[in-house]
Amino acid sequence: MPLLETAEFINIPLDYLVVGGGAAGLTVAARLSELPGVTVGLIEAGTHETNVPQITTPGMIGSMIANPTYDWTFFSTPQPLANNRPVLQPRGKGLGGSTLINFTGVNRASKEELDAIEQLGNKGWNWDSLLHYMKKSEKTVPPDVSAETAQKFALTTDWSTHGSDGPVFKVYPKVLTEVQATIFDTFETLGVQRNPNANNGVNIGSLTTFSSVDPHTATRSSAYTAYYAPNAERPNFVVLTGAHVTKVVFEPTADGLQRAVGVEFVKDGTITTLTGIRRDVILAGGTFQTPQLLELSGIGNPDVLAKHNIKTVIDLPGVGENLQDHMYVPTVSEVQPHLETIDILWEEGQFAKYMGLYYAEKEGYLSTIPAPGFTLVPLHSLFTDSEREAWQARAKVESQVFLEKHTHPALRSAVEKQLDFQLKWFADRNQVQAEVLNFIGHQPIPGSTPVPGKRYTTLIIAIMHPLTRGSVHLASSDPLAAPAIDPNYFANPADFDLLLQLLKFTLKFYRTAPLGELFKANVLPPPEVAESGDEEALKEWVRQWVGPVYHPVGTAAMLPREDGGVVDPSLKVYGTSNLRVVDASILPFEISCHSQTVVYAVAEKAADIIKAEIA
Ligand SMILES: Cc1cc2nc3c(=O)[nH]c(=O)nc-3n(C[C@H](O)[C@H](O)[C@H](O)COP(=O)(O)OP(=O)(O)OC[C@H]3O[C@@H](n4cnc5c(N)ncnc54)[C@H](O)[C@@H]3O)c2cc1C
Repeated sequence: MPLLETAEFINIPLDYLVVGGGAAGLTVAARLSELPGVTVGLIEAGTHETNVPQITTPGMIGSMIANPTYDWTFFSTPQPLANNRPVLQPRGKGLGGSTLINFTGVNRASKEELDAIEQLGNKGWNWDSLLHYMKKSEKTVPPDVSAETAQKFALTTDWSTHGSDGPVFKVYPKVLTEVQATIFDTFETLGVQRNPNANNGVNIGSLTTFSSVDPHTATRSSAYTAYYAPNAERPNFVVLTGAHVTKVVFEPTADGLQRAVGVEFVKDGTITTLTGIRRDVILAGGTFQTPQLLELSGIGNPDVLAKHNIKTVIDLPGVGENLQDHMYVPTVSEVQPHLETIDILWEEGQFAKYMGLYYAEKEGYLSTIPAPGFTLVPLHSLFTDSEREAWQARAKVESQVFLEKHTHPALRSAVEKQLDFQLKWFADRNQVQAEVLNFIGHQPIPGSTPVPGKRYTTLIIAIMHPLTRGSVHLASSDPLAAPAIDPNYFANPADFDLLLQLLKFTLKFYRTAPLGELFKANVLPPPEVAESGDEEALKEWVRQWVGPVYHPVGTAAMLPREDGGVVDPSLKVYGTSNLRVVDASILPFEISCHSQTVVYAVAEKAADIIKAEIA
C-alpha cells in the first residue's frame, strides 16, 4: 500500500513502527515487511516528493544542502574555538533521508575498526558480519575499462567482496581525469600506494571511490529508490510523510521495563497520538534527532531533562553524548588551463549543453559524481617520525585532560576504551587518520567561485578519528525546535594540531611533482595565507573554515550500559522491552570512511536480528 493520510495510517494495526525514513529507517522497514503477516508503518517528517533534478542528477550533488525542503539546515551551537561560529550541519529530510542529499560516495572502514565495535562489548558486530550486510545492501556494477585504466585509477580487482544483488547501486564514476591520476602518482612518490582493493578491510592508500548511482538511468540510488520504491505497493508496508514524531508513548511492564506502545506526532499543525504497536517502535531519525526524540520521551540524563521540565522515564546519561564526526577544511588550487575539470560548466552556455547531453544520452559531467579520487593516509604520511611521536604524546596527555574536564562520569570508561583503540591506531601505518578527497574542479564554496576560463582542483582534507567528543541535547522543550548540536570543535587541541598539519601537508603536496607541474596558484587558502609562512594565518584559516564531513555518529551508542551505552547489541534501548534505535547514532565511534554503506549494513543486520526474534 503506498503513502497514506493520517486517518488511514492510524487505523491500521501495526506490528512495527519506524520513525524516520532515511538510510536506516527505510532499510529496516522494507526488510521487516518481507515477513508475511507482519505490518510495518513508517513515519517521516519530510516529503515523499524526491524526484527533482537537484536530487537525482549525480553531477549536482551538494546542491540541496541548505535547501530547507530537503535539508533540516541545522547549525551547531557557536563554537568558541572556531571563531565562535555556528557551523552548518546538513541532514537530509524526506523519504530517503540524508541519502537524498549526500555526495553518493561509497567506501568502507578497516577491518580493525569494525572489529573494535565488537571488542567494545557488542557481540556479533564485527567486520565479517558487517561485510555480509554491506554486500547484502549493494548491487555493484563493474566498469567496462581496460586493465591499464583500472590500474591507473586504482579500480578494484577483487569483486568477491562486493555485493551484486542488493538494492543500492554501486558504480565507478564515469569521468576519471589526468589530475586525479597525477594526484595518485604524487602520493606514490611519498610512499602512499594505490590500493585498488581498499574495500577489503585494509583501506589505506589511493582509490577511486564507488558511488551510489544507478548506471542504467544515471540517477542517484538512494534509500528511496532502493528500499522504498520497489516495495511501495506491499500492502503491509505503510508510510506517512510530512509527520514529525515528537514523543514515544510508554507503558510500564511488570518486570520494571518500559514498553513503547506508540508515538505522538504533528502533521499539518495537528497533534495525533498513535498507540497499539504490537511489537517494536524503531527510532531511525539519525544522529541528531534520535537523541532529541529520546530526551523528549523522558530517556536521558535527568539533569538535562529537568532543565526542560521533562520527567525522567529512564535514566540513561549516554543519550546525546559521544558525538563524533570527521572534521575538514577546504583547499582549492588553480591548475594548468589545458586540463579537464568540471569548471567548464561555469562557462557561457556549457551548463545547458551538458544538461542536454545528460538528458539525451545520460553522459557527460552531470551523469557522474565530481569527487572520485580518495586518498586515505596514516599519520606517518603527514609527519616526520619525531613530529608524529611528539603529536601522539600530546594527543595522549590532552585526551586525559579532556576526560577529566569534559566527560560525564558515566561515559568515562567508554571514552577510555575508545581512546585505547585510537592511540593504538595512531601508531599503525595501516590505519587511516586523514582523507584527501579530490573534487575535479573548484568545489562551489561560499565566497569562492571559479573564474570562467580557469581550471582548478579541490582537495577536501579531513581527519578521521577526532579525539574530541561533542553532544546533541534539547535546546528547548518545543519538540519541533532544532536540537542543540555541539561538536565541541578543538576542545581537544590535538585535533586542531592534526588538522593544521594536514593543511600544511596539503599546501606542500600541491607543489610536489608530478602534481606540482600542473599547479598554477593557491586559491583557498589564498596566496597571502598559503604562501606567507605565517603559522598564525594558517591557524586562523583552520578556525574559520573547519566544518563537518556529514558523518556524525555515536549519540545513542551501542555500548554496555555500564559504559554509558544507550542501546544493547540487539539495538534495544536500555530499560525498555521494545524500543530500538536503528541508525547512524548507534555506531560507538567514528570510522575512517563515508558512512552510508555501514548505516545500510547496520539496518540490514537489525532487520535480521528482529526477524530472528519473531522466528
Ligand atoms: C550533505 C551530506 C553528504 C553526505 N555524503 C556522503 C557520502 O558521499 N557518502 C556516504 O557514505 N555518506 C554520506 N553522507 C552520510 C550518509 O548519508 C548518512 O550517514 C546516512 O544517510 C545516515 O542514515 P540515518 O538513517 O542515520 O539518517 P538519515 O539518512 O539522515 O535519515 C533520518 C531520517 O529521519 C527523519 N526524521 C528525523 N527526525 C524525525 C522525527 N522526529 N519524525 C519523523 N522523521 C524524522 C529525517 O527527516 C530523515 O529522513 C552524507 C550526509 C550528508 C548530510
